Amino acid sequence: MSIIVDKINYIYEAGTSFERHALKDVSCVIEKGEFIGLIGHTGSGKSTFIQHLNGLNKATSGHIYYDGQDIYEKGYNMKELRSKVGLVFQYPEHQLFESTIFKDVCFGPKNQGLSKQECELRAFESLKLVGLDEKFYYNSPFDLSGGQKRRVAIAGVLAMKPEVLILDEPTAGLDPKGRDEIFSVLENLRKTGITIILVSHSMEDVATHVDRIMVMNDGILKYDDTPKNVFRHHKELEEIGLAAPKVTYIMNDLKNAGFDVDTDAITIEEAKKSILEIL
Ligand SMILES: Nc1ncnc2c1ncn2[C@@H]1O[C@H](COP(=O)(O)OP(=O)(O)OP(=O)(O)O)[C@@H](O)[C@H]1O
Repeated sequence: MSIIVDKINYIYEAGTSFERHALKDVSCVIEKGEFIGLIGHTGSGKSTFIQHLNGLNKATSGHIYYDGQDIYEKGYNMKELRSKVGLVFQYPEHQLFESTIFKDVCFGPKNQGLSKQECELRAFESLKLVGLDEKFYYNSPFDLSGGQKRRVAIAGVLAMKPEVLILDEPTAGLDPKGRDEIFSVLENLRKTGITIILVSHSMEDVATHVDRIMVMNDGILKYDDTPKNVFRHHKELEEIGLAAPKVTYIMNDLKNAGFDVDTDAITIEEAKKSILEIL
């Protein structure tokens, strides 16, 4: 699996007084198994960008290649692309509607025309992947906690066996327990080799999990690098209303105060190790 995004632009309401240039010459390459955090403040273009990756939006100009094939070429199978690139929308629990959790997770594969047996097998596999206890499978999804509902919604997308899983703000509105549940699911999923793109407002949330951070600002892909390399730009990030993890600031303050600490530390563990080394 690979996705090549080549200089895409997207303009909402082109030619009207509401025209909005939401993506500006965005280019990147996404490879199998990557765990990417897509960060930016409200209105920076994150949702618009991810909706291009599974063909929900068509770029005004530029190209996207999935496994080397131009998805805008005449005759390209968009339906298949949508099953390969699974999208978990914001507040996905609003789309749970079946009477039981199990039926809800079966809905996607059923829609793909798979046999009842295959749908049920996939539902079991994906509910297992998101770590939901079997005792809940035949309960109503509405009896679950916020974190559990989100996990069911993620299982619903996983049941379609996507190669890429995109999650738009999957922890929004959850309490810390629910947030930890989601990150532990994502950590388990990454071991399966699936490519994960996590959209978030919060550097703190993604910093310790992802391998790569893409920062969007006003429709431009401003940074696309490892978390450490991105956080080296913490001053520029602040200028666009974002912040590096708190640890980055603490380590920089210590450095400025004359201590020889690792200013690239982005987890509490790395910071502790670096501080202990100088004591
Ligand atoms: N349907 C639409 N019609 C017109 N403009 C839109 C539409 N959807 C988004 N926009 C505009 O395009 C820009 C990018 O929006 P987008 O939703 O992609 O940003 P975002 O980073 O996902 O924001 P959020 O974090 O709030 O979801 C914004 O200026 C937004 O107002």
